[in-house]
Amino acid sequence: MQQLLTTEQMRAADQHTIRREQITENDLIDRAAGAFVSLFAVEYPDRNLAIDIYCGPGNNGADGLVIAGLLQQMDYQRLIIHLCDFDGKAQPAFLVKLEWVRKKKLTIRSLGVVSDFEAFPNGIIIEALFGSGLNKPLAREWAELIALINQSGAHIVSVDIPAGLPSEGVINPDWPVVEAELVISFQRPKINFFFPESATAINGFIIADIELDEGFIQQQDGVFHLVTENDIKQIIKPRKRFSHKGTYGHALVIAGHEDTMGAALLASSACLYAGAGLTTAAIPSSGLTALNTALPEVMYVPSLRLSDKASLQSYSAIGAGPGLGKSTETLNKVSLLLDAGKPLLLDADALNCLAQEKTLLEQIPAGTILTPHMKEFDNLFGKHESWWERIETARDWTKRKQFVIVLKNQYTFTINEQGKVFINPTGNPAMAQGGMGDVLSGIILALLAQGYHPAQAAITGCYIHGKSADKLARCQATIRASELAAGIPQILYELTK
Ligand SMILES: NC(=O)C1=CN([C@@H]2O[C@H](COP(=O)(O)OP(=O)(O)OC[C@H]3O[C@@H](n4cnc5c(N)ncnc54)[C@H](O)[C@@H]3O)[C@@H](O)[C@H]2O)[C@H](O)CC1
Repeated sequence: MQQLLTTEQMRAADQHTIRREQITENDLIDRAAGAFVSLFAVEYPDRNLAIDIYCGPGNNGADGLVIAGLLQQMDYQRLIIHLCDFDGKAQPAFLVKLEWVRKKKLTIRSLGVVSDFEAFPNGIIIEALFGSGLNKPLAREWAELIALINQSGAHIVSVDIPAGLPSEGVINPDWPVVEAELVISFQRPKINFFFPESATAINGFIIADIELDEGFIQQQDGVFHLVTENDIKQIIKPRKRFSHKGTYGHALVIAGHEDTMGAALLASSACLYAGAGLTTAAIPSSGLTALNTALPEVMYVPSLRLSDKASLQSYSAIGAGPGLGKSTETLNKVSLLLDAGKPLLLDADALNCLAQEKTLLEQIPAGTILTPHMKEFDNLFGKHESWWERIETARDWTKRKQFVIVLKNQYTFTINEQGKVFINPTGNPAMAQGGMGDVLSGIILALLAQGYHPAQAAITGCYIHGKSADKLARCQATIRASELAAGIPQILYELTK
């Protein structure tokens, strides 16, 4: 997993690198600017582009000054530096770099008042006003400058982080923030890049390696981790040579209602494709023909037969919720499952029923996986004004009750029993269609049935789900949930070969 760092941890990584390599802060700024321009030149190769570089008073502004000097060395012809310091707070590193850049034949303007703002509409603005050092909401002049930058029509490229966006913590949508087409960020994406409220500020980001000590970074006791393909390859076990259906567990899918049978079929099919040795579906009998036709490999059990703990004992793992309906019957079934003593996944209507009977939340056994989307989460655990607060609540619950929450979103967050947050990097907007959640439940259930640890099943399931969609999105604009499910075996093959 890639550790994501808070601003404080990133500063510690800077200091550690400075000590270890016996360099100065100014050297690190040069290195950061060099890494920035290497990526910038790939994205914007035209040397005749008009480039306005807006520099603030801190190290982010110092980066901007060195970036300007380096772009000049790379033959970018039309560069203008704008110095912005409404509060007279220029920092030492900024002053050192200003002295350096003044020796070059570059146009440098001081932006005394916001009305002096200028930029070429089709040019580029490199925004280096504030980076990770932002420590309070921006005052009026800064807000006005940011509004002008946003309205300029230029392509905005932010250095490290768009000015106004905090690196971590609550993002207030009312705060002024630069709306960057691209952010070139140093060493690691900032934690808030993965929160939906950053969508206004960030259209896309890439990471510039500034060679901070990776060993030190990975040793930090962080909460947020970005999942990588390598992590998943280490979790997934290839199928064994001498194995049979009994080796890979028996999954029970409790899902579907008269008019939402598709949810049950999607969850069951994903469970099959993700490799459960046996899959049984407990669905209303009206769905039996559809089940036998669409998924002949899946067995059927009448829901009524699952009436006590003993009736659940032959299953390795149980998943409940997709399309079940919010009835008393569902609530009773969920109560029974909480006491079944089996690896358990609760989704959709199983969660909606828990939300109606909140006392049951306390009875959720350790190791259970809950897979809510934002609305289901808030129904369960209370309304939240921001995603940051939502994650805090999820961490409190998982630590206290030892369950796992998969909070579904563009970047799905899996929160484990220790309150650690694992951010899934796969997936794309082509997936924004009904049925995707049912498929995700089916994949995670299959992994649970095969004996994976709950948090690992959740993290791996999310990765496979998004990866299958990413593969389809290479040549199609929208994806059906059933197509995504059918693509799972190939993803599993690629991840285990
Ligand atoms: N390891 C790395 O990531 C490296 C990052 N670098 C760059 O350094 C900045 C962070 O620099 P820092 O000086 O700490 O902060 P800023 O430049 O963002 O701003 C500090 C400056 O601004 C004042 N300030 C803060 N908030 C406000 C506010 N709301 N209104 C007005 N003024 C404010 C504060 O008092 C300071 O004076 C990081 O983002 C990277 O770009 C290094 O170059 C290399 C290593």
